[in-house]
Amino acid sequence: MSDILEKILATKKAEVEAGRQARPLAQLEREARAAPPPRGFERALRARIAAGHSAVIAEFKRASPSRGVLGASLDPAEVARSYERHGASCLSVLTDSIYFSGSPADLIAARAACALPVLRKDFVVDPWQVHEARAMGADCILLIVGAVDPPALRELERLARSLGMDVLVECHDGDQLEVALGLETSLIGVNNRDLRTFAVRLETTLDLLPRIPAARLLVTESGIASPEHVRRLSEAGVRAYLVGSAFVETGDPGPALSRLFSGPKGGG
Ligand SMILES: O=P(O)(O)OC[C@@H](O)[C@@H](O)c1c[nH]c2ccccc12
Repeated sequence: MSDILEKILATKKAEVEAGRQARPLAQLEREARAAPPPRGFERALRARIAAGHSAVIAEFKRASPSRGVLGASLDPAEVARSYERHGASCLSVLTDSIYFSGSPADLIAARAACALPVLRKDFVVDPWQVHEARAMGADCILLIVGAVDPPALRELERLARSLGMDVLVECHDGDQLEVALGLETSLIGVNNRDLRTFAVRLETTLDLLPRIPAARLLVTESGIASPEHVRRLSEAGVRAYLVGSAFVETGDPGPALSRLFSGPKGGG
């Protein structure tokens, strides 16, 4: 297969093998023990929603394979503080370097600059990366159903939770949603972007929403770019949003967050 997800996963597996040589598991475990304790990621989202607002996971993203360069020179600490001031509940930081121009250093800098819980946004395919996530201070990891088989997903989830992190499990269609619901985590991400074609459809979220039990929290991901998008999703009952491009491409991400979520159910 030659789609972009397959390509990213092949690169990622090679990267993990190299990482394992440079930083063996025992070393990562020591680093993880010395890392700052996890901040409750799900707790922050639920608290904001309980207060009657939408909860926004604001993403630090320099570039992407689908959109090219979005904000190469952005400073992660400044952006993190600005997102926090403008009402974000949590941060998401891309740590993949080859396809997204991100890095663990971006996550570390962003997290140190604010009090928000931080999602490590990467393609996690191996337990080594879960330890690595905690070692860099991550409070939550992303697991992508389309990237790993269900037994491996369960193993990665258990490990993340044993290290005190939350898990956002990402799906893109009904079959993947069934797999996601088979995990323990209540954070169900629905990616509106097809990682194989880059096509974005907000209907992905609207179609899957009725199939998500009330105890789970749907996080709509990708392609949310206008107050009209937020209004449509909010009217359908969506309360949690993961947004990157629409914020960073303005060059001033925090105020862009305020503008996107300024309605009655706004993030602030
Ligand atoms: O920049 P957008 O369209 O607002 O999307 C943010 C986020 O959903 C997107 O970055 C994303 C969702 N799932 C991913 C998996 C890997 C890398 C990136 C992603």
